[in-house]
Order: sequence, then C-alpha cells, then structure tokens
Amino acid sequence: MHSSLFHRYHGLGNDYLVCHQSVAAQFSLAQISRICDRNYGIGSDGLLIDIDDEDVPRVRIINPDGSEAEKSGNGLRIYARYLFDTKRVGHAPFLVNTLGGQVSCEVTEGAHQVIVDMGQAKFSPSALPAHVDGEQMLDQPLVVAGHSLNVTLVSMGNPHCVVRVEKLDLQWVHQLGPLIETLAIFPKRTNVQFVEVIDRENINIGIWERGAGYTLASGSSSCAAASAMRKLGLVDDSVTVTMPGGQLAISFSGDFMVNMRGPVQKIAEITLDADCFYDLK
Ligand SMILES: N[C@H](CCC[C@H](N)C(=O)O)C(=O)O
Repeated sequence: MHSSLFHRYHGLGNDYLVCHQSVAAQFSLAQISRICDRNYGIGSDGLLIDIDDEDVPRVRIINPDGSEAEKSGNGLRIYARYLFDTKRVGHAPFLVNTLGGQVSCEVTEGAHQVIVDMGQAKFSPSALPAHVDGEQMLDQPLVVAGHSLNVTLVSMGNPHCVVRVEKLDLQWVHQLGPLIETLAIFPKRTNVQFVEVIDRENINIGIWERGAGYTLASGSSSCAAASAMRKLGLVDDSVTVTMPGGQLAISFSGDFMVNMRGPVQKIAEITLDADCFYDLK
C-alpha cells in the first residue's frame, strides 16, 4: 500500500492538499472528492498532484467536485512552496507546467511569500470557452435570474466571469455565483467574481469557484478581476485585490501579462486512512 501522505497548505484561507502522483494514482475522482470533503474527508478547496518525472515540475489541479482546473493562483503559490519545502527548488525563479500553460515561480526569503508570473489574461470568449457573440465581452449586460449584470469574460488559462458591482455584497456571490458557474454559455463552466472598484489601485472581490463553490480567496480570480478592471480602464498597472481571506498584489506588464505576489503557509502533513472510504459505494 503506497503511503497516503498529504501536505496541507493555504494561501489566504484558500487551502489545498498536495500529494505525489503515486499517491493520487491510488484514488478515483470520487475518492478525491471524498478526501476534499470537510466533514467526511480531510477537507480542502482542492488537490494538487505533484508530477515530478518530467524535466519541469508539473502540477495537476483537481477541484473538490473532481473536475480539473487549468490554472490556480493560490494553488501555484502552494505548489511552489511545496517544491521549496521538499528541496526540489531554492530561491531562484523556476518554471512549473500546468494544464493552462507554463508559469514562472519564485519563493522569496523566509518562504512565506511567493511570486508567480501567471501568464497572459485573454479576453476572447473562445479562450474560456464561452458561447457568446463578438471578439470580447467587456462590461456587457448578462441577465441572470432576472438581474442584469455587468459582465467581463477573462481567461487566465481557466475561465472567469467577472461581474462589476457598485458595492460588493457577498450574498450575491452565494445567490448568483452557482447560477453563473453553470450557465449554458460556459461549456466548461466558469469561475465567478463580483468586483467593487475602490480606487485605481484597489479592488474588493467576492469569489464563487468552478467546482469548489465559495472560497475565501483565489489567485486566478484576483488576476482575472484585476485584468478585467484594467481592460475597462478603471485601475492602473499595480492593483491590490482584497478578499475575505486577505490581499494579493497583482501587477501588469506588456500585453496583459499578469504577475501575482502573495502569502503561503503550511498547515500540516496528514496520512489518510483507507477507512475514510468505507461507506463509499
Ligand atoms: N483557488 C484557485 C482557483 C482554482 C480554479 C478552479 N476552481 C477552476 O476550476 O478553475 C486559485 O487560487 O486560482
């Protein structure tokens, strides 16, 4: 029986379990879902699978519902720190491969801050994918449950539907998030952010994640929301994104190349007991 060792980290309260590919290979998607369950499993906002037999470290990002994400900002900060903790990397910047493309990571001194070049924000609906007309959907009306929302579509490798609001109300995130996540125009579903612009350097966001639901923080959501507001000309090239779980620093260079800097903390190492699946059919 392989060891079932999981490393548990969080980035601003968005927590992930990390395990080696040989551990993940023992489990079905239903069992991974159970592992992420906060009452019947270890509990997590997702599982990061470490693939260490390629030239460049690769991470697979599995949502609690078993779906796979192309990118995860907090997940990449956590995976970068895991590679540092397991002595696979040092403080020099290094590359990581994801389903949504290759990124560059840097673990700063003290290992409690990680910088990730998250790649380019893309505004073409086909990048999400989204079945909407036109080359871009920027601050356009989208009616959801009778509410006309101002929506901007952005891909960070994973899909994001960014709703601009005058005043952030997390009730809307819980009420409309799951409806937007599963709209037919998003064949692979979408992550959702509600965004209040405070000034040209600060935005507040609330997050509903594809395949995970409400989370306290999200790195790719922060990148997407900041990119959308910059595309609309409402913020400048450095933006602090405030979420219930805390803040991330987002900055832009070139043609919407996005850089993210934020904290990461290790919580525990946990060995899973097979009895966790006893009641699973
Ligand atoms: N928490 C993650 C987002 C995971 C995205 C995932 N929910 C998806 O299906 O794209 C982050 O920090 O970016």
